[in-house]
Amino acid sequence: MAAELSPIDKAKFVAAKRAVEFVEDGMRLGLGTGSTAAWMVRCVGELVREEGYRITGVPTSSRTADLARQCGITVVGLDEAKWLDLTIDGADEFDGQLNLIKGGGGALLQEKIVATASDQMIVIADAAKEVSQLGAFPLPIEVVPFGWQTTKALIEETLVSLDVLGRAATLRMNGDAPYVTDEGNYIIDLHLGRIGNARQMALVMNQIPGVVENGLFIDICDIVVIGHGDGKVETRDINQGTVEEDRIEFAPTDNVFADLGD
Ligand SMILES: O=C[C@H](O)[C@H](O)[C@H](O)COP(=O)(O)O
Repeated sequence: MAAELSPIDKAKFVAAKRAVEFVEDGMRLGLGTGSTAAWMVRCVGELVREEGYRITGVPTSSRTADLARQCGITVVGLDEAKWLDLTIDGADEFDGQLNLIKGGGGALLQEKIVATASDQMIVIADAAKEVSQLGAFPLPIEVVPFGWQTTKALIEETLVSLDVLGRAATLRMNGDAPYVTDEGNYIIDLHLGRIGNARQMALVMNQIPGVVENGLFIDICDIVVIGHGDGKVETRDINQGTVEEDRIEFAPTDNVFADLGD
């Protein structure tokens, strides 16, 4: 049993544990991607195995699909589920308006489609992900492989026309080869430092031929659950501000580690 977790993993776990309290029996649930979302998938798996919840999960990546099956969750595609009650996902950054940068793990395209097809999106994050202005984390732009260098040049020209401070755009690599997303695309990371007008940036990037999607999630997230390494959790609701602040004692006996083995 993986009883000893680092403070950062405890933070991710308590955020996931609290967010899963929003999950109800019978829900169609969007399952996010990343190390924080993996804790959520494990917690949902525990509800399915221990409480008999009937959950239909729509994963946002092949990695999450594998983990969800391992945890005993029924997995279907979005077109089969059609519309989702709730999506729970991680983020690379969130700001005071609960706008996000996502895609550090390369899953932004499916994540945005799934979150947008949900009645509600809850983001789970450790406290270090909170920023006053988005952009310190490189902004991922998913592009089709065809003509990617031309697309990259167009992106760079667009950044100049927007008068954005930092302008470095780099192709994400996987060793010596370009990183390839689940949809067979490449990712160009924009090292901007800060994004003055995230809404404008999101709209403008998606106008460039060759760009499939960008990692800015504007007006999509409803609630952020923030976990801390000491077990404190805060719930921020876009309509109500901070609605809850308390502590979850990390319980190593919780039966959430099905996929981790002993
Ligand atoms: O593509 C990956 C996703 O957007 C992740 O949710 C995001 O990168 C956060 O991942 P983590 O929870 O591992 O920090």
